[in-house]
Amino acid sequence: MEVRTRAPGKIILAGEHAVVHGSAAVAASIALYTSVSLRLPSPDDNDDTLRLHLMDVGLEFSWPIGKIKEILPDSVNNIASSPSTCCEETIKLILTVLDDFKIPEAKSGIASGVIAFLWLYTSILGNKAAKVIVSSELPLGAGLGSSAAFCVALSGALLALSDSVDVDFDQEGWVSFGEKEQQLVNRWAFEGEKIIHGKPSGIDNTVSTFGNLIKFKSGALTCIKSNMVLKMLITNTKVGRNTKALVAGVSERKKRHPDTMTSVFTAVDFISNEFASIIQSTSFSDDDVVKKEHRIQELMEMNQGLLRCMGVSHASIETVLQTTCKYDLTSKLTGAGGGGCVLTLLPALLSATVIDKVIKELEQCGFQCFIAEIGGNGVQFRFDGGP
Ligand SMILES: Nc1ncnc2c1ncn2[C@@H]1O[C@H](COP(=O)(O)OP(=O)(O)OP(=O)(O)O)[C@@H](O)[C@H]1O
Ligand SMILES: C[C@@](O)(CCO)CC(=O)[O-]
Ligand SMILES: [Mg+2]
Repeated sequence: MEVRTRAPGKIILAGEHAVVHGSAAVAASIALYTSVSLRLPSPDDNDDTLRLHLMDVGLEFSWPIGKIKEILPDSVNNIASSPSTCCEETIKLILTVLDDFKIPEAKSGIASGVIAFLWLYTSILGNKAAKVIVSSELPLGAGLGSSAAFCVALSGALLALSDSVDVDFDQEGWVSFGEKEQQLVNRWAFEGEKIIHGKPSGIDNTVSTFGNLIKFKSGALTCIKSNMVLKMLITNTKVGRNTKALVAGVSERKKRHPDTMTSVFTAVDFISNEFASIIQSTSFSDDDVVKKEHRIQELMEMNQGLLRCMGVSHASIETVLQTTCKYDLTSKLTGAGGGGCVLTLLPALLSATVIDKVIKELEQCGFQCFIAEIGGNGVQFRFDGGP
């Protein structure tokens, strides 16, 4: 039996980091996916090995299922319909089965993803042999939600083969889960994100699960429908960074400057709410659209300034800002910052010639640019073995 799933990456339009501290944030899925193939051997395969192939980083792992059972026994407490958190002691235990693989230092961040995989796998499906292949269109560690898409696609595949969700094995093509199943996928993915992010807000896995555009605040999701075209240039500075460390750094700064940082988070909350309100409002003329774009640009500029106050900008991000500013365009970092990706709003009336010039100048800085469609589907599955 084999199931395939795919889950989208995301951009955060407003509110990253502040959302961890209770402010609202606005995020959209993007049409770049992480895909998982999960195949359970048939009884006559006589296979007792769990295999994980991470194609994007060129790493393969395999464990005799008995070895996994020793550290993660089939506990009656871990049932697929009740997501549970992997505690620090269990993480240390799981690390012992990673030691044999000597993950290269340059890829050490992958360990948290493998720990998340083993936790989700054994908690949802128990100790069964299987072959799991993960591949992604998303740059890892770049602020586009690769960890969330990884956790959502994994949780979706595992639940699709578990007894906890009803799925139609005969449907052709990519199929979305029902809402109840989406909720369960999202809750398990959040448990995976906790292992990778440390103290995630849940916005990344939520927008990857449900897709489209969402406003998110303190765990509460509001699906929003944009009434304006939001065309964003995404610039990857290619400066690697670690979301867990950046999120922890903002929390440390809040401990040192509690009142100031609280006011920063409150300002971001207002920005996110106004951003959501503007994109949902109706436009009656081109002039209306231009005015809304100007207000969105001002909100992006203010949000970027507040992200600097949180200490998560970076020289490479500032270079993107200065470059796009020369063309009267507004940019802000997206995701955890510290490098990674930057969004630039491309106004509806902006000429293709100017867009080409901006991209050329950014690529001359060594950055990678792309324009991704925003607001697509959330996690989907298929059993038909199609492309
Ligand atoms: N395709 C993948 N294969 C294996 N591990 C992955 C994959 N995608 C993400 N990961 C895991 O997620 C980690 C990157 O997550 P991180 O949160 O630091 O960056 P991000 O999710 O891309 O950015 P942001 O959280 O700011 O949106 C990787 O180090 C790895 O552990
Ligand atoms: C930086 C952050 O706000 C978004 C990361 O994409 C962290 C989180 O919300 O989990
Ligand atoms: Mg992440």
